[in-house]
Amino acid sequence: MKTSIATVSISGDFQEKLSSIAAAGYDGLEIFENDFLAYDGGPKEVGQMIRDAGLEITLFQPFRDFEGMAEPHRARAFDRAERKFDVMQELGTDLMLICSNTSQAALGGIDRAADDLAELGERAAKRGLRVGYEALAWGRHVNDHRDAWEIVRRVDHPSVGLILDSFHTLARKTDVDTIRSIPKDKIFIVQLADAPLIDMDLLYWSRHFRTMPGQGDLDVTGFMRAVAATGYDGVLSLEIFNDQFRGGSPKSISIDGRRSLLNLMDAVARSEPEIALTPPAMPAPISVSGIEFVEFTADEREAGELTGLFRSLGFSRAGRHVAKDVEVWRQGGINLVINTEKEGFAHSAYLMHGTSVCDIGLKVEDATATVARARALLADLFEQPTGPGELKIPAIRGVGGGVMHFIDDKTELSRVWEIEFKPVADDADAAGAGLTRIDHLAQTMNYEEMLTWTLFYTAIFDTAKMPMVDVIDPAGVVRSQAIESPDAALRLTLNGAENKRTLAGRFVSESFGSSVQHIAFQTEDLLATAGALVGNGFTALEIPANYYGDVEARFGLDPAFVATLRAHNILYDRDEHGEFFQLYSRLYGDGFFFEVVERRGGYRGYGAANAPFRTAAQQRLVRPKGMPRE
Ligand SMILES: O=C(O)c1ccc(O)c(O)c1
Ligand SMILES: [Mg+2]
Repeated sequence: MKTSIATVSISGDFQEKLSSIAAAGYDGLEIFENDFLAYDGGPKEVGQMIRDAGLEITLFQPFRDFEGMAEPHRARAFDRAERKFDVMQELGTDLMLICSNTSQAALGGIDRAADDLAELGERAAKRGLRVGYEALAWGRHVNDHRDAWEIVRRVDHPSVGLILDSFHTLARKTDVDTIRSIPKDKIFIVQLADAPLIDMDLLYWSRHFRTMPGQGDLDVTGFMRAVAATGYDGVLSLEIFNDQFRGGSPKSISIDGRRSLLNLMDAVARSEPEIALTPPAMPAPISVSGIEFVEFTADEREAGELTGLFRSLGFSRAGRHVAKDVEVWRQGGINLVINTEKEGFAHSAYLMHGTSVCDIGLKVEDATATVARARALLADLFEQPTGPGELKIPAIRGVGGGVMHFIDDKTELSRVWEIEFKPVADDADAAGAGLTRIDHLAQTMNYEEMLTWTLFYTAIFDTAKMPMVDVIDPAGVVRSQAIESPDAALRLTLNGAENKRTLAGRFVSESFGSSVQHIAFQTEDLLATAGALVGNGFTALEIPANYYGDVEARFGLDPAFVATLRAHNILYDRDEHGEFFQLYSRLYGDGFFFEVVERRGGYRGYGAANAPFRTAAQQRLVRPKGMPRE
């Protein structure tokens, strides 16, 4: 399986694009002509640079407004093409993309277009070159791959083929199964892109909002299954026009792209087994059965504050590590680990980010297989020397530099708490507050990094994205993307901050990087839990009276019931499945907090309707009344 990416997909100058594409392990790149024109090196030099980087030039593109022109435009178009053929020969590449004509001057007619392409094919063949014809979704006369294919079929020339681009086909909702009957040898290259579903002009959507496959909402897998069913075994090339990527990190966007192709082809090979393309073998998407632990790094003083907060939430100290300054605090099925070691990964995370979550432990069926899939999808392995009495727990690096460990029931990993920790007697029989499990982890990052995280989680684990929601913070918008496993055993919310003044943005900037900003615990009875928390000295985030007036009116709730919610600062929501109750802690450190939720009757969401009021209440804590904004 050969992978490629268009230079337009990556930020930076030509050299930066080239080195990040090579480092991410692609076989080749498409030269997007403007990237070449903007570079101050001749075509021979550029061709050599690309080959020296170990890459091939899979395509030279785009050549515009070619077919269906009346004279004198027609002759001009051929002259232009010959000039580009010269450049291609110097670059050392043989395939040019002709995108369907968008000019008002273009004349329609399948045979007219076929005649033009036949003549171009003849001219290309004389130089050992080939041309591929692509239907742009907004082409003047040709805007559907079926018409482009009909033209190429009529041309019937070995140097003229079809170029398929998932965006153009899927954006117009063209039936992808029409691809299955195209002879594979007539498909010269396949371009892949996804996009979020937004109702807008096709050209604008395509030029600004494309994403890597799997990061958007289009059925790129269905498209690619149809392509694979033809027996196509040529190059798969990403062509991503995206405003964010143009300003993003060349390295991480390049890796995201390769990860998306590997993940896409893994899914295609599983659902369409009779294919000629052979993606690397890897275990199937990993199903997660729960969050086994969340680990905090802290120094001793802050650890004391943090465990005070744990205690007020009804947690008790359940064990101390046999060899390290590490404790586990437990309630129900929740394990919170606190690490105050003076060396190792947790300590470097502390030096970098301060008190923060540095490690997440997931319960999976097979920890070794989990790491194997993650590695196949370009995640970095995490290893550090194991001390006496410690298990070697399989682990990887997450996107933000944090670590993820994997625990399974297959090996003695399932006994990690017994093996690595000695029980602590001091408060083993504390009553607790009814917290049963982790409902979700909320990770906060800069908005530009969000798609990287989304792809990371959805590619490795058997999870799906929920619709994105905007959370209005008094200082800006925070975009929130939930990712869930099919049975909701794993729920993550990714929160992308667009500026530094939002609660989320300040957290990212003050903790020097993205991390878990809040942990939501579940209880079966939030009113009972709230009562127990008060007894433990827990202080809930204060919610204004105005909110309760609205909730009462909006849902038609009983005033006495609303008064009880208000007395405990409990927020309320409802969906078609059931009801949702939420309570928040005050802020800790750089803006970290806890949430306690009760899902009644199968409520599916996260209380998005309440998020602006919760955020405003939290902002009041950090920005006392009358204080000017920074
Ligand atoms: O937006 C464009 O013009 C454009 C150009 C070349 C392509 O391959 C494409 O898919 C879009
Ligand atoms: Mg294209």
